[in-house]
Amino acid sequence: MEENSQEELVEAQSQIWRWTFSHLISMSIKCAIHLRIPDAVHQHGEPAASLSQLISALRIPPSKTHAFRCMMRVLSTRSTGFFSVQQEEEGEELCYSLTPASRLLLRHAPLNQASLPLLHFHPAVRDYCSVLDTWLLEENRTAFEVVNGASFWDYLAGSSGPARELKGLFYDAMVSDSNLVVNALVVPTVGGRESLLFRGVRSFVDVAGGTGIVAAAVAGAFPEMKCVVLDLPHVVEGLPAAGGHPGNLEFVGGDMFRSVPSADAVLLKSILHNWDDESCVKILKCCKAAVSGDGDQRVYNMIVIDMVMSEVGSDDDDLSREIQLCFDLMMATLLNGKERNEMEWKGLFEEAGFSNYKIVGKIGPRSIIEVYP
Ligand SMILES: C[S@@+](CC[C@H](N)C(=O)[O-])C[C@H]1O[C@@H](n2cnc3c(N)ncnc32)[C@H](O)[C@@H]1O
Ligand SMILES: COc1cc(-c2oc3cc(O)cc(O)c3c(=O)c2O)cc(OC)c1OC
Repeated sequence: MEENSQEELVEAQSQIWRWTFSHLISMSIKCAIHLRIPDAVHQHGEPAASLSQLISALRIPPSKTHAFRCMMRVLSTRSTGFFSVQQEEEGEELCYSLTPASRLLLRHAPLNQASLPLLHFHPAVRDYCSVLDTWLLEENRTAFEVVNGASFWDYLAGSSGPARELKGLFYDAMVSDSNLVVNALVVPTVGGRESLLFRGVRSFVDVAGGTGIVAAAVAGAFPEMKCVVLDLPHVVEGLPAAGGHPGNLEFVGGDMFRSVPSADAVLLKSILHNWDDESCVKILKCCKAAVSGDGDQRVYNMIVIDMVMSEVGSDDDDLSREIQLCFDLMMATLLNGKERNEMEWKGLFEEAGFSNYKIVGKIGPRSIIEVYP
């Protein structure tokens, strides 16, 4: 066995500690969201909120002030980065201010991103992580099914209190993500909105488009375009009547494994990573039938927004790759889905009968892929 130096051994021990305690960091984020610590920092933080201001605003009892201070410190390191910490003079109180990450957790932030962490702290999602060892040794079921007795999608369709709560958090998380992505898809220009992806497109279907955030933005930007959101009946039920949607947007309840309404362009955003290869090919074949036109000379296409896994040693930074790997593990354990590298995407498109594809852009760790019938 290879002998390690004392220094290497100590470093290895620290590495084990770091990842053992990482759940305490996640749980501190949950606590910060629930207690609205970012809002308290925001309200008292001109330019920064002192620890005692926060303690009094949040009504932390005296017996917990040390623990609160520890938590604020953990959330303010260079690697967690939820708050930045300053000390005017030595011996003076520490003061905290918001960072871009905690600004996204402010209650009324237009692009609030609190719902994804809250979704993953919900017992039905949180608990599946603790059975990975037994789950890995058995066939077929997802870890989510082992703990909750139903697939993720069937569970979300349920009517129990926890299922309704999880459904709310899941679709809120999808809305918060879509609100961020919309800005990258439909670019504001002087006097209007524009998008190369939608140039010449007369009709558009967002396949499994959830509550319609992306389709509503596209419909609003292009009033002449007929836009449709296809999703499961229980998801789109009541949405058209909810109001506030552009008149050129329609919601259709259906099953993307059976058929997709015909259109010039269809979008699959954060869909294919939920499914195994066989299921993806079925969905893609329905999308191909939808964008195959009627033999005219128009340009039809499908847009896929999902991760293209970077290869080891690629230019992608470590954080991007780590996020991709975590999503891959999450998809494998929660849904039997996966993130894919470029060769895997190419294989799927070919098997579904598409003629070509092009990766046309990136949004954080995800890519925008145009796929041609
Ligand atoms: C990860 S979410 C993505 C939603 C949306 N595209 C977005 O990015 O916000 C996956 C979506 O697939 C929908 N879905 C699952 N099974 C479906 C099916 N058989 N037919 C249509 N939609 C389905 C879910 O209801 C959910 O809205
Ligand atoms: C909210 O921001 C993102 C969400 C997802 C995302 O998250 C999920 C969480 C689940 O518990 C189950 C799921 O099926 C999913 C998704 O399918 C899914 O796409 C993904 C994102 O980027 C890849 C998000 O943006 C950061």
